[in-house]
Amino acid sequence: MGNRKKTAIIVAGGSGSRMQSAIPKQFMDLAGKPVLYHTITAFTAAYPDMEIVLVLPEQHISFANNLLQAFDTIPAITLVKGGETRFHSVKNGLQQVKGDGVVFVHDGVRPLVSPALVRTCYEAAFSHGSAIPVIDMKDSIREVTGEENRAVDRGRFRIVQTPQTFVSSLILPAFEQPYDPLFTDEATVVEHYGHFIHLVQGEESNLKITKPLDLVMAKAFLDLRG
Ligand SMILES: Nc1ccn([C@@H]2O[C@H](COP(=O)(O)OP(=O)(O)OP(=O)(O)O)[C@@H](O)[C@H]2O)c(=O)n1
Ligand SMILES: C[C@](O)(CO)[C@H](O)COP(=O)(O)O
Repeated sequence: MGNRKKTAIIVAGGSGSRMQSAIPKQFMDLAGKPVLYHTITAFTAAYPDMEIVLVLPEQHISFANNLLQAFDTIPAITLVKGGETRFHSVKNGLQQVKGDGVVFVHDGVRPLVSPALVRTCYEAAFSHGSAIPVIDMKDSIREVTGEENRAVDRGRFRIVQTPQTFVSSLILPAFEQPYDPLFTDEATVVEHYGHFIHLVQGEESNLKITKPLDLVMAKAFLDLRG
């Protein structure tokens, strides 16, 4: 597989309102290290030449010092301030991407992503232009419309994860489009720009720390992994 320039944009510019914690969840302790330490380490472990762009809330840029102290060898990280929505945070991060290469956009609060999944996404994006990890649904689902609801076939749906990975020539122009509230991830932006989205198998363990129970589950997973 070719060796293109690789940039991981780790988006951690949110406030974590659903976590209801004193400090944003991306800086909280997970098995003795900040959540973001685990996330960044997965990317540098996947590829030592990975460039890291870390998007942080403007009012919490100072937390970066604590974060960097968690590393034995501090990786080269470019810090960027976050925007009003995830889309705007990603757009700020993309300004650091120069020239051709592969761009990963990953939620800072998905610290359990494996280096193997990062490599799978790189190789698939290299071949197909994009790579979006997805997993099957385990629960039954219903579509609710006002007072009505009906069962739908869960086999037709997938749960979408990150890292959402693209060749730079695809994601950079897509993010020049005006913001639309339906842009909940990068795949929606690139699809709206007119490109097919290539799916790859994600990981059950690649959970997004959104609510307090997610942090408990992430810790249990790391304890099991040892
Ligand atoms: N303006 C924003 C909003 C979100 N994010 C990032 O996007 C990822 C996924 O978002 P989410 O889990 O919703 O995080 P928050 O927006 O922080 O949480 P909440 O919605 O509960 O406030 C997180 O790593 C978050 O920091 C971001 O970089 N910039
Ligand atoms: C990008 C994402 O993690 C894919 O599942 C998700 O869309 C982020 O959603 P959030 O509401 O911003 O947490």
